[in-house]
Amino acid sequence: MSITVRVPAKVNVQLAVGAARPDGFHDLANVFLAVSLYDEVTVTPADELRITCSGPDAGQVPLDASNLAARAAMALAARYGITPDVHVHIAKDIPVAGGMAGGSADGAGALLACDALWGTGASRDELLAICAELGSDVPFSLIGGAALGTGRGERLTPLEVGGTFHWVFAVADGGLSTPAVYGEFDRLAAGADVPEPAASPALLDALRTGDAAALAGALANDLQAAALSLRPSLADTLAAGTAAGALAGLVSGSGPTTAFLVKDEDAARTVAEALLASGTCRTARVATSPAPGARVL
Ligand SMILES: C[C@](O)(CO)[C@H](O)COP(=O)(O)OP(=O)(O)OC[C@H]1O[C@@H](n2ccc(N)nc2=O)[C@H](O)[C@@H]1O
Ligand SMILES: Nc1ncnc2c1ncn2[C@@H]1O[C@H](COP(=O)(O)OP(=O)(O)OP(=O)(O)O)[C@@H](O)[C@H]1O
Repeated sequence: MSITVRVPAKVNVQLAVGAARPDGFHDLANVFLAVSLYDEVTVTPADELRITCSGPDAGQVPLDASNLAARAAMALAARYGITPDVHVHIAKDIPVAGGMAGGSADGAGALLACDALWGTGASRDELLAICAELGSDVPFSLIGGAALGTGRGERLTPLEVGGTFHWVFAVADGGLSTPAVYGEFDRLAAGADVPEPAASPALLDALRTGDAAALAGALANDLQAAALSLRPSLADTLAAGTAAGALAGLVSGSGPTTAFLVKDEDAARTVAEALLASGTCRTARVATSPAPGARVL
């Protein structure tokens, strides 16, 4: 018997970053929006824990115990006194190390799939607590939709979304390390007063009313300058997307994927083609939001 869970990628429509905390993390006001690019995680009973991965970027995914899907299976098993003897297969469609929470998606997916396979009966809150131990982005991958993340991003308040937003994602060659981008944020902020992170009322309003033009005006990512500092060529990608008619563009999370909000499906096709033709990205993906969270298929 196998269980398959489908899990979405995310874009951060607002990422407000506070000063570094004593534990090395940063307090955030992190407005997550799930988008319709998905990984599928399938678990099957096996002799021992084993991870496999398929998809164009599979070669970049670690298949050892550092894989977030492996860590999720081990964490749930430890909690319920089970041996995590499962084969976890990841069908990967979310860009790797792209700032779209691909690894987090697989962690949340494996957790939900193992929970169903083993019939642990864990509550939603228990699953969310395990997610938060696995990584700051993992709880959101479980719930999907839209949410405000506070603390290091793991404390979630679901948000209402009043319409469908259309996106184009420009996937860069090679990834960016999340700790390196936060480190660069600290370096750039050194000596300056970093304000307490807070969600923008205008942005929350734009989400609630489904107003793409208003959302475009409110998009903000405090990690963008750090990502651009580490990868200056992203400025060319951002310029190419906006020149092609996107309402707005920004770096997705810690990057290097860039996200372009567009008016509708037609605009998405036009902007995706222009981004590809510009030669400033490896590939361009079209998606919509909000997307549902991790779901057993
Ligand atoms: C950039 C985002 O993707 C935006 O949603 C997240 O903040 C990153 O979340 P994540 O990849 O799940 O990150 P984690 O695995 O929890 O942490 C990885 C590293 O990122 C940095 N980190 C992460 C979250 C946070 N609030 N402050 C941080 O400084 C820390 O250096 C940490 O060691
Ligand atoms: N299941 C997984 N899929 C992809 N990468 C994984 C996975 N598990 C662990 N990793 C490791 O995590 C690193 C970051 O990959 P991931 O795709 O999660 O990045 P990301 O999308 O930038 O994450 P985030 O947006 O949460 O910061 C990879 O370089 C890889 O070494």
